[in-house]
Amino acid sequence: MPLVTSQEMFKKAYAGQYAVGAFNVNNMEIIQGIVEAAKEEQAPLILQVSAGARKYAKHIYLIKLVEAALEDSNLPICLHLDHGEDFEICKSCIDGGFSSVMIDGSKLPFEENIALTKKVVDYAHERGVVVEAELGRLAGIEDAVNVSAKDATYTDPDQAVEFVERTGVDSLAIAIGTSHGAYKFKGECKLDFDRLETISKLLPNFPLVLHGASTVLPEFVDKCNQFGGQIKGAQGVPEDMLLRAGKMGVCKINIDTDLRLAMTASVREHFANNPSDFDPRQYLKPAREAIKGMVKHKIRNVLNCSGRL
Ligand SMILES: O=C(CO)COP(=O)(O)O
Ligand SMILES: O=C[C@H](O)COP(=O)(O)O
Ligand SMILES: [Zn+2]
Ligand SMILES: [Zn+2]
Repeated sequence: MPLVTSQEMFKKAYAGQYAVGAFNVNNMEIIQGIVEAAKEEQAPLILQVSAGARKYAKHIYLIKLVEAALEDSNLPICLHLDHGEDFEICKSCIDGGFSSVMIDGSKLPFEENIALTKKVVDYAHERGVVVEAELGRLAGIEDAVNVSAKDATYTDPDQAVEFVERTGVDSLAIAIGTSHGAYKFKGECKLDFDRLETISKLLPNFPLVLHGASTVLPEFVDKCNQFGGQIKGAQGVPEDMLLRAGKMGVCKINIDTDLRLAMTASVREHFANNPSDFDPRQYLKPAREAIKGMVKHKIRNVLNCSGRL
C-alpha cells in the first residue's frame, strides 16, 4: 500500500462528522503501537513527524519505518510534517517522500503567513502533496518554544476565509483555546465553540485541524506519579469536547502528549516492579502495548473513526 494524502480521509470525515487522528511519531515502538491499533480498528491514520522528531531519529529512518508499516499493515497511511517552520523544511519533506506537510506561519503577520503558505502550497500541489497551515496562535510548548497564554491569539473567522481563499491551502489549524503539552489549563478547560461554529459555517466542506488536543489522560499521569514521576497539575482537553469538535468541521485531531504519557507510565511501572531488568525489549514491549491500547481508545471514543477505512 503506498502513502496517501489526507484528501479523501478528510472528505469522508467531514461528511461522517468524525475526525482522523494525527499521531506524532519518533521511533519504531511508537509507530508500531499506533499502526497496530489503527489496523485492528480499521481506522484512517495520519502519522506526523515534527522537526524535533526528524532531528532525533533522522528523516531516512522515519521514512523507512513508515514504509515498513505500510507494507506490514496494508493500511492507507498519510505521512505528514508537523509544524514546518519554513519553506526549506517543507520542501525537504515533500522531496523526501511525505504526502502532506504543515507550514506553520502562525507567528508571522497575516500577509507574511499568506505569502509563505502560498509558496509552500504551490510547490506541494505541483508534486501531489497536500498542505496544512495555521492561523491564530496556540499557547503551550511547541518546538521548545513556550508560548504564554497572553501571547496566544484565537483565529479570526473572517481572516480564516481570506487566508484559505488566497493560499489555496488544503486544511487549516485554528486556535480556539487548546494548547500544546501536558499543562494546558490552570482551571477549567474552556474552548470557544462559538468561534469554531462561525469558522466552520464560513468555510463549508473545508477541513479544520485541532492542535494541542491531548486529553492528558489521568490514568497515565497518576501512574507516572505513583511510580516516581513528578507530573503535577497536568490537564488536557476533555474527551467530550473533542467529540463535539469532530462534529463541527474538525477533521484532524493532533495527539502527541498522550502518547508520551502512555509510554512513560508503562516504562515507570515496569522498572518499579522489575528493578533488575535491563533488556530494552522487556520494557519497550509493554510500552508499545500501552500506546496501542491508548490509540484504540482514542479511535473508538474520541475520534469516532473506528471502521471508517
Ligand atoms: O498538536 C500537537 C502536535 O502538533 C500535539 O498536541 P498535544 O500536546 O496536546 O498532544
Ligand atoms: O506540537 C508539538 C508536538 O507535540 C511535537 O513536539 P516536539 O517538537 O517536541 O517533537
Ligand atoms: Zn503553531
Ligand atoms: Zn501542534
